[in-house]
Amino acid sequence: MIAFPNAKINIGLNITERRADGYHNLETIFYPINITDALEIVPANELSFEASGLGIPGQVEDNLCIKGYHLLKADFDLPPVKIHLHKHIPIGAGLGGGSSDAAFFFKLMNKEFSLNLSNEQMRDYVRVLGADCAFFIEGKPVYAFEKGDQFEPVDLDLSVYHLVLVMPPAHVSTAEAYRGVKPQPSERSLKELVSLPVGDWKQYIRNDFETSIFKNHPVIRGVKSALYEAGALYACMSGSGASVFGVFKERPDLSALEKDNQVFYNV
Ligand SMILES: C[C@@](CO)(OP(=O)(O)O)[C@H](O)COP(=O)(O)OP(=O)(O)OC[C@H]1O[C@@H](n2ccc(N)nc2=O)[C@H](O)[C@@H]1O
Ligand SMILES: Nc1ncnc2c1ncn2[C@@H]1O[C@H](COP(=O)(O)OP(=O)(O)O)[C@@H](O)[C@H]1O
Repeated sequence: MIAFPNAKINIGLNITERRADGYHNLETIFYPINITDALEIVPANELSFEASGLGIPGQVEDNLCIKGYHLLKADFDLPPVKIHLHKHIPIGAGLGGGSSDAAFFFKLMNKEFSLNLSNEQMRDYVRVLGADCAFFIEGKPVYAFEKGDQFEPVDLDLSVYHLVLVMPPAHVSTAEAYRGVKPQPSERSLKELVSLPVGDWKQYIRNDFETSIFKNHPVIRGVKSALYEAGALYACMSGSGASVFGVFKERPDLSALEKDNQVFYNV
C-alpha cells in the first residue's frame, strides 16, 4: 500500500511563551502544500526500512516511520513490514516532511491492518513523535496553538493564488531556531489576522524565527526579499526555516533564483 505524505507551510508563527516543560507555546497557521514524498508499506517476514531520493540524516532507527512502527507495535499484534520511503520534500526546511511521513505511516498501517483507529487516536499516537505530526493526519488548514499540536480549523483557501516555495542552500535545526527567540505574547491573534485580505498580510503577519535566523543565515533573508521584488503579495519563512514561500497572483519569473536555490512552482 502506498501514500504520498505532503508538506506544510506556516503562515505566520508567533512564539508566545516558554513552557515549564522546556517547550514553547506558539500560534501559527498550518497550510498543506503539494510537495510530497512517497511512502510504501508491504507486509514482510521482517521489519525493514529503505529510502531513496534525498539523503535523510540520522540512523534508520531514528526515522519517524520506524519509531512509529514500534509505538504502534506496543499496542497491537502487528506483523513486520517492509517500508520504502522516497524522499522528495526538502529536509530541515520547516516543511514538516518527517512529521508528515510519520502521520501517513500511521494512516497506511491503520488501513493495511484494519486497526480501526480514529483520526483522534492517530493524532494522539503521533503527537509523541513531534509537535507538528498530528496536523498531517487530516492535513486541512488549521490554526495551531499551545505546543503547535492543538488545532482549530480555519477557513483558508489559497488555490486562486500561485504559491511558490524556495529552498535555499542553508540548514536550520528546529532547536537552533527556538534558542534564538525571545517569546512574547501576540497583540492580535493569527486566527483573526489570517482572515484579512492576503495583500494586508505583509503588514501584520510575521514569523518570529526570522529575526535571529536571518542574522545567522543571510541567504534566507535574500530569498524573501527576492520574492517581494518579484511581486509577491506575501512572503515568509516557513516554520523554523530554511524554506521561504511566496504568494503571487500569477506565476512569477524567478529564473535568477533558480541558479542557487531549489524553486517549486504552484505548490
Ligand atoms: C517550528 C515548527 C513550527 O511549525 O515546525 P518546523 O519548522 O520544525 O517544521 C514546530 O514547532 C516544530 O515542531 P517539530 O519539528 O515537530 O518539533 P519537535 O520535534 O517536537 O521538537 C524539536 C525541538 O524544538 C523545540 N520546540 C518544539 C516545539 C515547541 N512548541 N517548542 C519547542 O521549544 C524543542 O527544543 C524540541 O526539542
Ligand atoms: N522520515 C523522515 N524524513 C526526514 N527527516 C526525518 C525523517 N525521520 C526522521 N527525520 C529527522 O528529522 C530531521 C528534520 O526533518 P524534517 O521534518 O524534514 O525537517 P523540518 O522539521 O525542518 O520540517 C532530519 O534531520 C532527520 O534527522
